[in-house]
Amino acid sequence: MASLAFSPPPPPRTRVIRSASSAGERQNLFNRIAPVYDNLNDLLSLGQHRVWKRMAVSWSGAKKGDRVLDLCCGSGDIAFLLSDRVGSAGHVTGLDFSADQLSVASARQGSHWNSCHNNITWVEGDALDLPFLDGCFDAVTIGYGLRNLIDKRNAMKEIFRVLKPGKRVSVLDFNKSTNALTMVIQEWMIDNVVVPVASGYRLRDEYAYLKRSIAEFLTGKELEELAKEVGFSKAKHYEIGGGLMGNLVATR
Ligand SMILES: C/C(=C\Cc1cc(O)c2ccccc2c1O)CCC[C@H](C)CCC[C@H](C)CCCC(C)C
Ligand SMILES: C[S@@+](CC[C@H](N)C(=O)[O-])C[C@H]1O[C@@H](n2cnc3c(N)ncnc32)[C@H](O)[C@@H]1O
Repeated sequence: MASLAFSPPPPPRTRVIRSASSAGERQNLFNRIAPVYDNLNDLLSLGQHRVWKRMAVSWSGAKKGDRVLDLCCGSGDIAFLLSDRVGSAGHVTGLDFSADQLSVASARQGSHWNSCHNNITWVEGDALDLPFLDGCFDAVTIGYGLRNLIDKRNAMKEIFRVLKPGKRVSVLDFNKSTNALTMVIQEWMIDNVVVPVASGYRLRDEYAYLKRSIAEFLTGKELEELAKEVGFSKAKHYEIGGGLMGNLVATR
């Protein structure tokens, strides 16, 4: 007589794909890449990211004595540029939700010897729920941050809330181009340069996420529309870095 014993089928073979689709997964991703983030940015952009960050700071309109906010500050590049710009009479707040990125920023602050980088405070917090009063900043910057936020509209509303009337936000990020050639070049660089280089650091999935995040991002026109919808009086998006990058400048 045939045995009635039932053996369940083996579980399907699964591959863990770190999709980074939730805020917690993204937080883990940025913690993982923190030790190599600065070096990889220099290597992958051939140092150009420093030029784009200077442009973003210049567009923010920050000046001596201002109180300014660098959102999604990561390891602090933009906050350090703002610090030089606002001087010792001003103050910079750098906010990020990755403790490991903030540790790198804080260590770099300690190692800067020739300027007033002691006018920076690092805050571990969520860009979607800012721990600041209404209208308390003279300028806000956010570099390579907005694209990584789950709720971009809410982020723009929060930025609008904490800015003083008449002041600006400068949003630097990858450009989601509508130009077919630029799109091809951007995707080619990520597939054939960025991801292979990052794979050498065992960060393949972390950098492969970049391509998807750009596809899910907003075009320059859409960013301008979003800024106007949440209340900004003026909004203009500039393509930079040969169209690979973009910078939205919006005035409250
Ligand atoms: C600035 C760069 C990356 C920032 C960055 C942003 C993110 O959201 C991430 C998310 C997850 C992991 C990592 C990151 C992350 O590193 C580097 C950008 C490199 C560009 C892809 C390529 C730059 C091309 C050229 C060498 C520049 C040529 C410019 C010329 C003026 C045409
Ligand atoms: C690509 S890095 C950019 C870092 C830095 N601004 C720069 O330009 O080099 C994106 C940063 O956004 C931070 N971030 C992402 N989502 C966030 C959120 N909801 N709140 C605060 N920080 C966030 C990440 O931890 C990460 O440090």
